Amino acid sequence: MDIQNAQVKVINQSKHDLPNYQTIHSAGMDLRANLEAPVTLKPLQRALIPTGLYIALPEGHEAQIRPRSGLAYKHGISIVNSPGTIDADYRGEIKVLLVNLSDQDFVVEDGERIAQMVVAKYARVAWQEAQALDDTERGAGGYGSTGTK
Ligand SMILES: O=c1ccn([C@H]2C[C@H](O)[C@@H](COP(=O)(O)OP(=O)(O)OP(=O)(O)O)O2)c(=O)[nH]1
Ligand SMILES: [Mg+2]
Repeated sequence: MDIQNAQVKVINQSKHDLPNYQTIHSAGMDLRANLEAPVTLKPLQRALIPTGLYIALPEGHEAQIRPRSGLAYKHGISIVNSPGTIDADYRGEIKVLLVNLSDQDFVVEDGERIAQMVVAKYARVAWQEAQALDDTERGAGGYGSTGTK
């Protein structure tokens, strides 16, 4: 299936190359920390890590800032507001709100790949207020209503 590349303007004020896709069908591009000095995250500490990147997404697109599973598995590093949302009209620096969920200090180094960015299309809603909603098989069932096996 054809995957179309969205053209995205970017200003790179970081010391590092632009993010890229690591494999041909990667959904996300890894973002690198752009730091003057390493940042130490103590257990349960969080920090807003700059990337030095500024983007202008096309209308109808958002960028999601998601954790990297390797950092999560090996070091308990996640993102507090995961997935972070970069709006199409945001012109500030992309930053990543890392949190250390392990019981050991973690040092974020300059240039380290700390998160991944997935660009996605989204829909916006125009409300149609109603008195009733159409019936479905699920109805109001949720929170495990279909069982576990
Ligand atoms: O991980 C993130 C999340 C957001 N942003 C930037 C881009 C986004 O467009 C803007 C606002 O984000 P959001 O709407 O999630 O934050 P808010 O707390 O609602 O702030 P605002 O009132 O500015 O919308 O902050 C980041 O750089 N990194
Ligand atoms: Mg907001």
